[in-house]
Amino acid sequence: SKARHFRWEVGYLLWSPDCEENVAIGINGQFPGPTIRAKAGDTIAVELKNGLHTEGVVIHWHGIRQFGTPWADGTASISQCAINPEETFVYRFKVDKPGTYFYHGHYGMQRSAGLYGSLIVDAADDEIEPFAYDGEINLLLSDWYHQNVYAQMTGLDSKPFRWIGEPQSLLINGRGQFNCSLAAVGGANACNISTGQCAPVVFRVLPNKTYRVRIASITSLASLNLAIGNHKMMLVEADGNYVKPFTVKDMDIYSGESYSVLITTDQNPSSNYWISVGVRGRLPKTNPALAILNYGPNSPRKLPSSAPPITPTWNDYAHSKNFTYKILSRQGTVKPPTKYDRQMIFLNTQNKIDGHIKWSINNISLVLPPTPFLGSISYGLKGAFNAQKPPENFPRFYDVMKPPQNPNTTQGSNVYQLKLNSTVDVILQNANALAGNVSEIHPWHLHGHDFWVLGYGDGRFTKKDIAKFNLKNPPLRNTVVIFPYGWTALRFVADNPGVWAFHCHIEPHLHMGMGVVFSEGVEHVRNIPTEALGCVRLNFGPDQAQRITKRARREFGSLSSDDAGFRAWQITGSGFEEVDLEEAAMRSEGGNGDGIRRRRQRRDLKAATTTRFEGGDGDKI
Ligand SMILES: O=C1O[C@H]([C@@H](O)CO)C(O)=C1O
Repeated sequence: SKARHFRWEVGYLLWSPDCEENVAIGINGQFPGPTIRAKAGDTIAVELKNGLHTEGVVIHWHGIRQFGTPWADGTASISQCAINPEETFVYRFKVDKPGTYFYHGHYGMQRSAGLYGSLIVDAADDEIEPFAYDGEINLLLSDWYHQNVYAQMTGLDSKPFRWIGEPQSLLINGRGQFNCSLAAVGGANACNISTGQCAPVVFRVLPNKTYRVRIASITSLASLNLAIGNHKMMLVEADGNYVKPFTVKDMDIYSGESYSVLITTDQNPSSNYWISVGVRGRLPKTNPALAILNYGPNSPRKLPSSAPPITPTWNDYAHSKNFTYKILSRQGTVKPPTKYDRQMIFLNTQNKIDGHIKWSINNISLVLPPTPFLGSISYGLKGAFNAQKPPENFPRFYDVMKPPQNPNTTQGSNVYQLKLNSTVDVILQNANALAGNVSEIHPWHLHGHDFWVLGYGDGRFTKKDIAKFNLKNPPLRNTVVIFPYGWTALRFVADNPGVWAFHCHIEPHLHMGMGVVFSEGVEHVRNIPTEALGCVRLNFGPDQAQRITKRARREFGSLSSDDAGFRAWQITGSGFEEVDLEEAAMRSEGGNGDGIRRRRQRRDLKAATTTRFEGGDGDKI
């Protein structure tokens, strides 16, 4: 295994993903960001510089479980503080499992602004994949809005609520064509490709070969369906786990999911073929995205002889369920424990706070605290988030088939604390939204784990459904969908010390509070890099610190040197978080004999006041 090192700078770009110029967030001047390709067992180190002028940034490595490195999960306010402009943070983590992954921003709605890219992990040299192929095609699917994400967030927060609406374009590998069709040649709806940034994507293949097509969806909102003209697809991988192979003509992909399919180029070799991606689950107002499967030696410009495949009707949920229910694990996949230690039922509702529209889980709409959970839980910092235990069920009288009788909800940053190594079942229960006869699709994504999908059902989940759980070959995934008015049951083992987000992967829904936070075994997390603990950055050396301490003594009188030191931080104007951390550490010292850990923490804190570090080099990992 290798260490793979990357130097990235995140920045704003003027870019034309769908032939219309807008501002996008890119990496090293590129949109989408560079593809990371590694082998299972490798260590990835991304030295990430924030080149956004006035806002923080983080990057989440979607599908990577971050065993032993929970601070590298890249979730603002959960695993770390957002990286300040001009600062650098090093994400160093191991990719332990081959599969199709991706990375994306996880702060505000930066993902929707274009901060994303592919992360592909090949099997290790001594690993054999359970299928063979001659070549690879990589499809990173996304949707694109012309309105910038600041306007989108403002609308979502406003009263009256302003919904972001449907995307203007769908993108394949960051390229689409707004309001036109590549398939319409010369006619009224033909595309006028103004820049290479929106040029059609062409995949060159040779006849009579097998290709692995990797497909990942990073959409802000859209649920997608993909089909390749004349070609059947054999599903072999989902979210970095092998599945029991089956063949389809078209497939759904929800935001946060990834798949691999095998195709054989056994069609008429004198033609090229369309790859078509359309919207499902919401009344589509967006043209399908098209790419060309170019059979060599045909010209890539030769238009396919048959029309692009047509996306199934948006609300044909029977078709979607038929596909989703077929996804089962491949033989040899690790099986779930047969019993759960704890079962939680999460009711998903759309509701209101003071007239603002929110999404809630058991009537709590998630708001993230300023101090990241990983640091505040690790240091026993009181008051950093809502300490109350969040609810694990919802009232019997709640009718999931109707709009909420009382739409008022509450806000919170409560944490579900899980016993380390316990088996946790979560039943995601969908319900009717605020408007009558509306229930929407929500793809839920779990950080830090894969989970087994034990079953799905329509209507309200009941105890009787437990008996029907699939314990034989449930698929292992990190993202799973709940269908309108339905429920989805999943099981995971809380075996990864850290603090992990679990949320709807629809970007505006997460912004509106649709998520929860799990913590497990945080007391076992060692060596959290200081810059991930609190939101303070020190960039002065020990002698400078001493000078400031002296000044503090003058101004605050006779303080102990410790106190003076911490007041000194206040003088520099950047120390408030750390003041709280230190106080919390002192308070928790108490007399209960559990002092060693706290002394270590205090030592770490002290080290942070005196040693020089500028935004952190991550070497402490
Ligand atoms: O969160 C959402 O808000 C709108 C609608 O429900 C209210 O305008 C919509 O379609 C969502 O998915």
